Amino acid sequence: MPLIRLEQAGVTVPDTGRVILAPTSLTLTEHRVAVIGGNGSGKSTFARLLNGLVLPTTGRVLVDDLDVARHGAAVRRKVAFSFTDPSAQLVMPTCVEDVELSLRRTVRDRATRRAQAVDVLERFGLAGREDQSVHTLSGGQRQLLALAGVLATDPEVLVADEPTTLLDLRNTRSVGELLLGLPQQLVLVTHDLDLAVRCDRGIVVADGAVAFDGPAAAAVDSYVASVAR
Ligand SMILES: Nc1ncnc2c1ncn2[C@@H]1O[C@H](COP(=O)(O)OP(=O)(O)OP(=O)(O)O)[C@@H](O)[C@H]1O
Repeated sequence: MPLIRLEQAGVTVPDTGRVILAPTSLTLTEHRVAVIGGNGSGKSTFARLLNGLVLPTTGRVLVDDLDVARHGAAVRRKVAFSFTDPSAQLVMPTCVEDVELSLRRTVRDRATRRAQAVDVLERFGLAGREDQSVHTLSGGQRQLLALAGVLATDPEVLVADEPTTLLDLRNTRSVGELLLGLPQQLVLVTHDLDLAVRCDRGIVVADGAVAFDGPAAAAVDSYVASVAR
């Protein structure tokens, strides 16, 4: 598991100077880290810092001592990111082609790539859907396919930004179980407090700053209490 470290990493909007995330220092050593907080609090910005999708305007983010601002590609091979809306990630016409696209750099041989993609689909509950159009998948199946594509290359960390927000109860449960059961480190941005509480650590973001950082159950309590005030 790589070591993700924020050293006074913060984000301000260059033109206006508005603070989106105040300078933050922390190290992510736990297997599953939940990031919770209200709408617009800065959770996605925090999550995107972790693999260089957003660069800090102050301080540094390091992954195994690689500065994400200078080694973005190497960092993204270790730290994968999944978006709330799987449409942001699904670009090929069929399920198997979409997973093959993820594997194109790591598996050069076409037949091997196809076989691996078929295996990955099976692991993510999409067996038999190899040639189905991604446009005809249900919302839950689309989210599973997006996660399959992201995890196909076996990254060391998955940062998942609200992966269950668009899903119904059944799919929320199946995607949630899949994510919590991953061997990889998981950084889970979520409004689903039942999922958050099952993580090893909880970070509450409020008004562009870390408001609480500790055991997940205590983080959830702190967030719920802050809403009740
Ligand atoms: N590039 C940017 N320029 C200006 N404002 C931005 C930029 N990126 C984010 N923001 C603002 O910063 C705040 C935090 O955004 P962010 O997406 O991190 O919140 P969030 O906690 O993930 O919210 P949600 O739960 O609604 O997804 C929001 O008010 C957003 O509009």
